[in-house]
Amino acid sequence: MPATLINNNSTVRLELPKSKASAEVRLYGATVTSWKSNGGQEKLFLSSKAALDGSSAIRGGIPIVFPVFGSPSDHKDAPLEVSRLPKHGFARTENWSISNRLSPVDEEGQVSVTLELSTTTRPNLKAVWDYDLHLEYTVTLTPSTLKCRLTVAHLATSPNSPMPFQALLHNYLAVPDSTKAGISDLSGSFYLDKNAGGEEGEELSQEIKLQGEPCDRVYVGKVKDSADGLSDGGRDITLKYNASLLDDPLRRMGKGVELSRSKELRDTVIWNPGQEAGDAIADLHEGGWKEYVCVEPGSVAGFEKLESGQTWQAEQTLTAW
Ligand SMILES: O=P(O)(O)OC[C@H]1O[C@@H](O)[C@H](O)[C@@H](O)[C@@H]1O
Repeated sequence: MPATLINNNSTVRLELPKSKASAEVRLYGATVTSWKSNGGQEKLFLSSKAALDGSSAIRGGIPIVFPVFGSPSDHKDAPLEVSRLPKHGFARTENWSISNRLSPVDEEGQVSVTLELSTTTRPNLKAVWDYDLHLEYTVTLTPSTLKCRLTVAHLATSPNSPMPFQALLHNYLAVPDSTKAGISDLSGSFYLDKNAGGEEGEELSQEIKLQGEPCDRVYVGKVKDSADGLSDGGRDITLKYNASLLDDPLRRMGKGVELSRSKELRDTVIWNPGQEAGDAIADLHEGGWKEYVCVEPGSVAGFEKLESGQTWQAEQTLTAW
């Protein structure tokens, strides 16, 4: 059976035995904690100190950030109700349920699982977020891709409308050495530098190289290449490993990962804490900061507003190469 429950029923494992591709999705936070592509290479970073017992958000994999990105106080334009939310919202720290029957590989050679989370049955969530909300998250595995689709349904019964929200897929992409990885192509995009108090900048380089420096930037999905100087972003992004590392047999990870997304995920956060801040993160193992780059597509510049009775859907596809 290519979709099974493991780890005491806390995790759904998707498997394509012929291609050795697999993925693991924890019900806690609907966090994907492992994705092995064609040939069995692990493409996601997971800290060896990550809490996997449901006591805090998982340090690694793909946590879901919803309904607020960062701390509510980060946003000058945040609606009042957002102020009651924890950092990065509640989706990553709630137990989700499986909403479909676990199924075999379909005719297209892919296998998937859908998880769901509703505020209507959770008084703890309604206390901080007084909207009738139903989230669905579908993770689909093919031999060389992982697709993640988030659906936000603001139910017609909701006591308040519209519902403001932000959403982001917090990909911790594994790299042989973050100081030598390159991220392309965000050139022409404007960014807000969180490490410089939100200072604005424009990306001039075709390939961003972190080179060991801390990076915490929100690339706003507006680029300067349209007739009026601005247009929607959401371009495909490639994370390339450094070619000189590829021959190391212990680090045979492929050449990189390509990320494409639906237009709803128009912004991109690039985050790596660097050594000093990395070593200060309690649930990150020593030197862990060098093993990943977070490339996070989302809608985090401003707030979406969803009327009751309406649905919002966004998707990313990660492709291994
Ligand atoms: O430690 P957390 O809550 O998982 O957040 C990790 C990082 O997540 C990134 O998305 C933010 O831009 C960073 O500012 C933040 O430090």
